[in-house]
Amino acid sequence: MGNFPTTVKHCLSYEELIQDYPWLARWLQEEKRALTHEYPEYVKIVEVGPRDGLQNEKEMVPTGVKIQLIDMLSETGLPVIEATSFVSSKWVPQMADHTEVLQAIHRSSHVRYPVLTPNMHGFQDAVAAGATEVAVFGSASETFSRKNINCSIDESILRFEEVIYAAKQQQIPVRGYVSCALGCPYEGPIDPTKVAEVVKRLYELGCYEVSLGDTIGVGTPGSMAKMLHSVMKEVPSSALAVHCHDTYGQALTNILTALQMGICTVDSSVAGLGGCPYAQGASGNVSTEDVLYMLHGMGIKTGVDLSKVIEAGDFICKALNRKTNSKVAQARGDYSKHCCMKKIKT
Ligand SMILES: CC(C)(COP(=O)([O-])OP(=O)([O-])OC[C@H]1O[C@@H](n2cnc3c(N)ncnc32)[C@H](O)[C@@H]1OP(=O)([O-])[O-])[C@@H](O)C(=O)NCCC(=O)NCCSC(=O)C[C@@](C)(O)CC(=O)[O-]
Repeated sequence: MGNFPTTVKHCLSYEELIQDYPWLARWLQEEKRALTHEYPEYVKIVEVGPRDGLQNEKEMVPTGVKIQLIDMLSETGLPVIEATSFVSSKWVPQMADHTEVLQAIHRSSHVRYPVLTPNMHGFQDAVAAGATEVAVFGSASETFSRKNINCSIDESILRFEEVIYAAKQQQIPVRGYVSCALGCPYEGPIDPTKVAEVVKRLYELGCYEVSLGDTIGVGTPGSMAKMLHSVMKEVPSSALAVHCHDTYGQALTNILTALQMGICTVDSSVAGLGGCPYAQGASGNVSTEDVLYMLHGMGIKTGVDLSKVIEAGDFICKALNRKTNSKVAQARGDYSKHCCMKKIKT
């Protein structure tokens, strides 16, 4: 309560303060959680590998490989798998097969399959292809907004308003993203109040959840905490997610910080695939395998089978002729090789 003048603190009872400042109760709850390091019992994992993970691949990934990857991930217990994006194929050629992918996957009744839709054009195509959940994606950086979706932040909000309105009419849930929440490849550090402002606008328009993107993976626990403090004054933690790229190796520790502050939804990508085509130098997302290993080790439930995610990671890495970025998958691979060697020796 350091920001309250002593006279105010002495004049008002706790109950009166809570009544006059409803956000204060939430803030105090979150502060208490952060100080006592209470972690959530359950964390929802949003798997973004098939979209964020693959969108930056230079060589076209065969549509059948994308479909098989999603089908394998659907068997792991993941509650949400972002399947593809309905963006311009001139901008992101890798996602041009969005309709084929969405129509061919075997949808599990336990899994939701959101797709990215930057505007009405994308939304209409997505609905025609059978999308039942969509995501709009904005930015806290003006320059990144222009580079990524070719419009200013204000213009993007107008486009999203249209999409969200149309989605509401058809009872289609809309997720939101705010990129550059911890830094921009063009503008550098971004003021947390700017992030909070864009998140609030998306939430008020009707996004049920807003994911905070550390697009270029420059955040640290310090900047994550500062940004979340600012955002959580405007939007409840239950409606927020974190989306961390691991460029500087800070993703897991940033996620831990977010969990301590009450965030219960984490985006991640199988095998740590990924990168944004309009954020040079951004490496992959934090790997789903590493997030699961950390959460399960802390006794936090996810409902996801780590071994099956490792299998899906192995499949996509073989298809891309690439080594996994997941430390856990690498360690498991080394461990089983080591065991095989021992078996051969004995
Ligand atoms: C938003 C646009 C389309 C604007 O692109 P634009 O060129 O400004 O669009 P326009 O409205 O001027 O239209 C130009 C042409 O594109 C067509 N068009 C218009 N809309 C669509 C559409 N939806 N799908 C297919 N085609 C479309 C439209 O019909 C027209 O076709 P033409 O008449 O020339 O033949 C473009 O900038 C774009 O597609 N950008 C997407 C960029 C992208 O996908 N970036 C990666 C995802 S964001 C990300 O990775 C970050 C995130 C989410 O993971 C979180 C984080 O890490 O921070």
